[in-house]
Amino acid sequence: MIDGVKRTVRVDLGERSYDILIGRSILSGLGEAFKTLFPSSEAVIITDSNVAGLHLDTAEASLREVGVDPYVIVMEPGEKSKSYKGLMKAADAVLDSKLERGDIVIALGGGVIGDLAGFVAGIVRRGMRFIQVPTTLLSQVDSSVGGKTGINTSHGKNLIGLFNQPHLVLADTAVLDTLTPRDFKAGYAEVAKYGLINDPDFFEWLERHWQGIFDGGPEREEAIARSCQAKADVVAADEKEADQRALLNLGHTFGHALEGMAEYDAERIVHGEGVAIGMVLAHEFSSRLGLCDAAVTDRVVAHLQAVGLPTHIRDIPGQLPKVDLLMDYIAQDKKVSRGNLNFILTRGLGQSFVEKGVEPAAVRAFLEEKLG
Ligand SMILES: NC(=O)c1ccc[n+]([C@@H]2O[C@H](COP(=O)([O-])OP(=O)(O)OC[C@H]3O[C@@H](n4cnc5c(N)ncnc54)[C@H](O)[C@@H]3O)[C@@H](O)[C@H]2O)c1
Ligand SMILES: O=C(O)C(=O)C[C@@H](O)[C@H](O)[C@H](O)COP(=O)(O)O
Ligand SMILES: [Zn+2]
Repeated sequence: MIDGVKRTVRVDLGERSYDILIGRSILSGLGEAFKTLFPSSEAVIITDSNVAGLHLDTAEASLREVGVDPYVIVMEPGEKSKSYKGLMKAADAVLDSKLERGDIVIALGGGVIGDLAGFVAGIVRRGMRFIQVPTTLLSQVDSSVGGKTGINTSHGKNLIGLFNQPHLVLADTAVLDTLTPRDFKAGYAEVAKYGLINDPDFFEWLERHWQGIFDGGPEREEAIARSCQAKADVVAADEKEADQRALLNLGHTFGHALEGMAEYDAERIVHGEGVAIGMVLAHEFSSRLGLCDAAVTDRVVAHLQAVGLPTHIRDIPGQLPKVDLLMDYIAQDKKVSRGNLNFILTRGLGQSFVEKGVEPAAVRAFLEEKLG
């Protein structure tokens, strides 16, 4: 459809199917893609101030070339925008724009903007269509795909939201060159996650090729496309997390609790870092239950540390969290069923599975041992 697209991954969801377009410098093709899909619609772009300073001009210019003059909403960067307050600001601004239900919301940014804008699109005028234009590694390999949208509350991550699929994902891998090293690494945790879920060959490939991904070589597109394909397969099979989609939550029960206890303060932890530490904890917990060889955890830790990710709760700056507080967040996990946890555990490298009915007491004992 547009110049420079190297890979297309289809998310197969019947009438809600859509394409993920991946390629270097394809942001300038946004207008063409937009006009093809929505020939007579207007657009509102939701972005954050960091992304606006770097990539908004390209997106706007591309839309103007096809005769679309987008209304632009700029949010504060960071997790604090994924909140009731951020939702009010963004939703009111969409209404201020006077755009109609048939018009299109464009999420231009990382996972925070994608989750927020996707939610706003789902509820304003009872539902507008939206496009994801992910600009972080994390959002290109994970958050822009699959339709989970929403905001955080003081009770925990993503507790208010909707499943709402986008109509297109346009992932320009060149925009990742402007990410801070920390944000790039955080996104890489979700890439490694796909290997650890069910693809040991991919994990091994990452151990050999991660530097090329960071350097922007052809490995970057390959890793993004493989990650998107892995997620698309899971989502197509279980869109609303009735069962196996929960695998995509590997490391997140612990990771979300760590983000919550830090009150989403990016000085202490960002989502991908929570996932990295959480995946290590999930492996250690699996070993403690006699399911997984400790050597597997050592290999996971070695790789995450090689790329510069934190792997231990003690790596989070500030005071060590209290187990009670972590358990309060864990109790709010959306996978909880009748008070017990559905936990993603593993039997080995890339052998994760959904364990139903894990007793919170077992998790508490494990965390007390870790933090004691
Ligand atoms: N919906 C899902 O399936 C899903 C999946 C994974 C994560 N998430 C959510 O995604 C969020 C994390 O996403 P994230 O890591 O992208 O965080 P983010 O959106 O906060 O982006 C990280 C930082 O990078 C900046 N940034 C974005 N693009 C940039 C670019 N090209 N150049 C320079 N700076 C840029 C942002 O302004 C921000 O400061 C969390 O809220 C998490 O819960 C959702
Ligand atoms: O898409 C999914 O499903 C995931 O679990 C992907 C995760 O990486 C992502 O962080 C997601 O937002 C977590 O979902 P939640 O249901 O635990 O809030
Ligand atoms: Zn995640």
